[in-house]
Amino acid sequence: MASKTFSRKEVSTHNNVDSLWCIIDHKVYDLTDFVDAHPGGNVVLEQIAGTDATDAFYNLHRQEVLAKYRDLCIGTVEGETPEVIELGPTDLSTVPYAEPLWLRPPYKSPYYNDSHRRLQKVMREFTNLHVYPEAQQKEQDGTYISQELIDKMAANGLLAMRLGPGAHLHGKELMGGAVKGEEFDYFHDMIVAQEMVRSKARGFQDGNMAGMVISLTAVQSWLGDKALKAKVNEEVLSGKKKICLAITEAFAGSDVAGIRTTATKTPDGKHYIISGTKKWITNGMFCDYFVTGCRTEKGFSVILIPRDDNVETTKIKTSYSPTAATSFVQFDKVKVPVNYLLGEEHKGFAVIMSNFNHERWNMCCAVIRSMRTITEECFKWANQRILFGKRLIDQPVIRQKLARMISYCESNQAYLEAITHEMNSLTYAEISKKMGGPIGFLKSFATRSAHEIADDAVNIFGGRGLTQTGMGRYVEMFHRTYKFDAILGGAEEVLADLGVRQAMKQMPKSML
Ligand code: HEM
Repeated sequence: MASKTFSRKEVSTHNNVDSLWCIIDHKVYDLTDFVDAHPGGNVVLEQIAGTDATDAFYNLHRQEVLAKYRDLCIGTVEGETPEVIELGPTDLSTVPYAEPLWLRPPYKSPYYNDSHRRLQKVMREFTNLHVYPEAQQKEQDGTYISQELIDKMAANGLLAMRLGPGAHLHGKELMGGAVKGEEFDYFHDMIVAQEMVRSKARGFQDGNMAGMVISLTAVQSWLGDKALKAKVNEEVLSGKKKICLAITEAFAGSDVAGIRTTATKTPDGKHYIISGTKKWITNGMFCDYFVTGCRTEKGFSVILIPRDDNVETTKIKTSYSPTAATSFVQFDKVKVPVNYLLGEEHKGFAVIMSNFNHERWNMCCAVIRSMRTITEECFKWANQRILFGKRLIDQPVIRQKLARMISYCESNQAYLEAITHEMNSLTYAEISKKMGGPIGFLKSFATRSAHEIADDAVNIFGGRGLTQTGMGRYVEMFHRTYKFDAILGGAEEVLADLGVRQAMKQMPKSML
């Protein structure tokens, strides 16, 4: 920041288009050359020329605008100190309830130890410095994630961490030694997901290797050919190749049993010939491997398909940004060796069902954290927006909305932590068997809560909640995209029903 100081009297003399200064938060800005480039127009700036425009500015802009245009700042008002808190890359938010309880002093939580806290700090920094800027840019231009960011994540073990705890992490120092591979548990996994989602771009959140998160787990658990498994793992976790999950079809979404992609064995039994189509395949546009659900002679099987000339991917336009690389995939007689089969032939449901748990749980981590970001946005806005002569937060109806939003955030996070604790105590096989129902309930409850929060948030922000730039842009983004969490990985009602059906199986046979 410029170190010069000016008196308020001197600033007041720069009050016309030839020399247009103003004060924002005790800092002096020279807007003379900026007036014609100002997205809000020249007139409003001419109206505040030479004055203290702090209230007017914060009524209409995000703090990050000042960070972006910091070169316009020429000094401070003499004898005065800026009051606005500018957060550093590892800092926690100072807004009440903007961070989960375990990060808010003086509260304690039995679930987290020092390694979780170390990881949270480095993940916050990594997201702020590397993920957020790229996410915001890609969300705008719609291009795919850069190889540079993928390489950075690979070098820090971040791609591997996103698959959850397991042998693939053993012997590794993760995020520059913040956590050891052996000690990585589902709470570390949650921290990674919840910090990365702070890049506040739902399309990019999926564009950032979500396909890998939900498909490489299946390769690790179910690919029988050890050499092939090691090769695919190495290629993907080093960022050289990309992989995605290809289950849903135009013919069948959550109803996996209805899929029509076929895999027929060649007469010599050495290959499958795979034909069919897949729809809504996240990351499909840029992927080299597809973990694909197929109908085989006596049932359903999952096969890893490497991209070749018989695999065709085309873009699908969705309500989030094209950076997610959502695709329609066609397999036209693709020939794949039989050792690319995951799990047992005709028993692919076990592969898909066990894999779903981590995917759905991961989505819960993300959407629950995003709900908190939106609540933070609303708290900040309600606190600084002046209407009818008072702050929005001085209206009881707004406080009622905030109370509901905060309660949804806190209850969902507590529910998530309880389930995560159970996952930490169970084996992978036990999680597959016992946690499908509870995770289904959590996801359906979380996305219903997201629905309520999105609705209240837009009402609090008014027109800005419908605008893709400016103060309400995260609210607009969340309201436009929270449904992805309600649909992807199993629709809300299907998951709620799964939870009840699993519970029904445990009901005693006798009348009670
Ligand atoms: C350093 C000084 C300023 C900078 C760098 C700046 C920059 C911007 C930018 C980037 C936008 C686009 C929306 C956004 O991203 O938030 C904007 C919009 C706007 N600005 Fe400024 N601005 C400044 C000062 C002011 C002041 C002092 C006023 C009012 C008196 C003002 C009034 C507006 C208005 C009315 C809009 C349109 C807001 C909307 O659509 O909700 N700006 N400004």
